[in-house]
Amino acid sequence: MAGSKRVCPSNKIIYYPQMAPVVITLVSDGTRCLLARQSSFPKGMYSALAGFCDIGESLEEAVRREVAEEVGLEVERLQYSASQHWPFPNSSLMIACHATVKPGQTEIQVNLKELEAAGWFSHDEVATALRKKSPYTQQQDGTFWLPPKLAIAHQLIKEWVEKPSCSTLPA
Ligand SMILES: NC(=O)c1ccc[n+]([C@@H]2O[C@H](COP(=O)([O-])OP(=O)(O)OC[C@H]3O[C@@H](n4cnc5c(N)ncnc54)[C@H](O)[C@@H]3O)[C@@H](O)[C@H]2O)c1
Repeated sequence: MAGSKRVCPSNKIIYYPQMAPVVITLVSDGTRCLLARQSSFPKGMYSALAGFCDIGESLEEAVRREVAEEVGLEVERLQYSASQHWPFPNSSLMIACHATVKPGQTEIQVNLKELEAAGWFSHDEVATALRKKSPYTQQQDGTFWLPPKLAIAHQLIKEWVEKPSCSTLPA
């Protein structure tokens, strides 16, 4: 709803809804993509890397910092994909990007303070996982699966599978 606000009846101060920008990045090494999981995720679910933007940062800086902090990789190129408002629990504006790393610079150092695990997944592995039915309706047996369709993470991963250009971004 455009122009949302609440006015305090006693002192007339206007309160506008708050929103925090979050970058969500799917990193590719040219043939594979990098997916990670936090210990709080449902069993077996892997997703793209996400993190809140810091004050004073551009989106590009936030992407490079988050990727470096979470998996120790240096982003070479990045490209905006799409955005989504994600209301719970923090009222986030999710800004989704594709990113690439330099060929040969693919060794992951998982930051265990932020992630439980991270790894490179092949095109076939990811395409197969996208075709699976939502595990929310099935028993979670711990096999690899992806966020549901409504999440921008799913759309970002699907775009990578469908568009080879997402793995080799222009300079
Ligand atoms: N729609 C999607 O596809 C999708 C995918 C991944 C994450 N998300 C959402 O994006 C958000 C961020 O993801 P994450 O994995 O970094 O989350 P997270 O919940 O793991 O947050 C990490 C930490 O960031 C810090 N932080 C910094 N600024 C904050 C702020 N403004 N509000 C709250 N915490 C803040 C907190 O210390 C928090 O513990 C979460 O709300 C998550 O639900 C949405």
